[in-house]
Amino acid sequence: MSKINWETIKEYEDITFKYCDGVARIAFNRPEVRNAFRPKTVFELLDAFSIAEEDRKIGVILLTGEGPSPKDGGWAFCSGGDQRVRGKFGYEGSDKIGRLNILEVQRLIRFSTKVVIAVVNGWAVGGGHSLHVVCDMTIASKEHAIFKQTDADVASFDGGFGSAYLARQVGQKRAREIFFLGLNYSAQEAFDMGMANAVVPHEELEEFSFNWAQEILTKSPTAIKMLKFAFNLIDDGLVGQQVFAGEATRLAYGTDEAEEGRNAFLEKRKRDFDRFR
Ligand SMILES: CC(C)(COP(=O)(O)OP(=O)(O)OC[C@H]1O[C@@H](n2cnc3c(N)ncnc32)[C@H](O)[C@@H]1OP(=O)(O)O)[C@@H](O)C(=O)NCCC(=O)NCCSC(=O)CCC(=O)c1ccccc1C(=O)O
Repeated sequence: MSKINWETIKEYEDITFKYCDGVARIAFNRPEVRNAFRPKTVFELLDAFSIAEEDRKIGVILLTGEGPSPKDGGWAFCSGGDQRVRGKFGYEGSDKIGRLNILEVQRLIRFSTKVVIAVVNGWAVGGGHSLHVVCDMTIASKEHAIFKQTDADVASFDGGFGSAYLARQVGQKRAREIFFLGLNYSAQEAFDMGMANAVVPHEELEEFSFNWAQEILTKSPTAIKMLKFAFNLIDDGLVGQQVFAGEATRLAYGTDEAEEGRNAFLEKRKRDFDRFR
């Protein structure tokens, strides 16, 4: 039972979204299907991540799964796309449109100015495995976390972030093994391979993750953000450069030099950058 005083930010059907002391907690809330996501789940995640991104009180986001399952007591972080609603063109909601919109969530996590930590409290499988890979860090339950990449079992393939960043984390050979064999890996094995940052007794998982978040919150938010985007840059190509450069531009806007440029335009006078040389 969590000792953290979480307060609900917004009510949803498929996820929970809570806040405490600078930390947002976003959790899949479909434990009866091991927290598989359907388009509705993903729309709710997109909304919650967007709110968390704009909320200046929030510096760290924990992504996790509610549980255990009321059916059998099983724990899950996320078991990927809900195979029951998979159609020929993606995952279908009541509108019958086929979507792969979890990829938008991956991008929100990757390009978030906040640190996003996967708190893996059970199965992290398929698209759920990809989500933990995309998060900045992963903290795993010693007893219940199991990492497994089943994409190829169900004729799906995350040929984007979920495989490329995984290979960066564990190396090419291990990443291929994880995808090609679809084996189960314990929290300790994930830690040893370099795809988990810490292995924590299940009872302490949330408090431990919250405490890491609190430590991060003591650091300079600008430094953390620029470090995140610097870590991303080399793997993200021109998009990585765009994100990093956007934040650099934002920093430059805070200088007297930038104000001179803006003010000269607004005051319809000749700009004078001489004192900045
Ligand atoms: C997760 C399991 C290994 C757990 O096994 P176990 O503990 O034995 O529990 P079960 O009895 O199997 O499951 C309990 C209950 O949950 C249902 N369930 C579990 N997972 C799903 C699911 N993904 N979809 C629907 N239902 C699920 C299960 O049927 C049981 O229901 P009952 O009614 O009680 O029988 C195991 O459950 C398992 O292997 N699950 C499937 C994992 C899987 O293959 N996931 C999909 C991978 S593909 C994917 O996620 C694509 C995602 C995506 O959108 C994407 C698109 C394009 C590019 C990349 C991606 C991306 O990967 O992100």
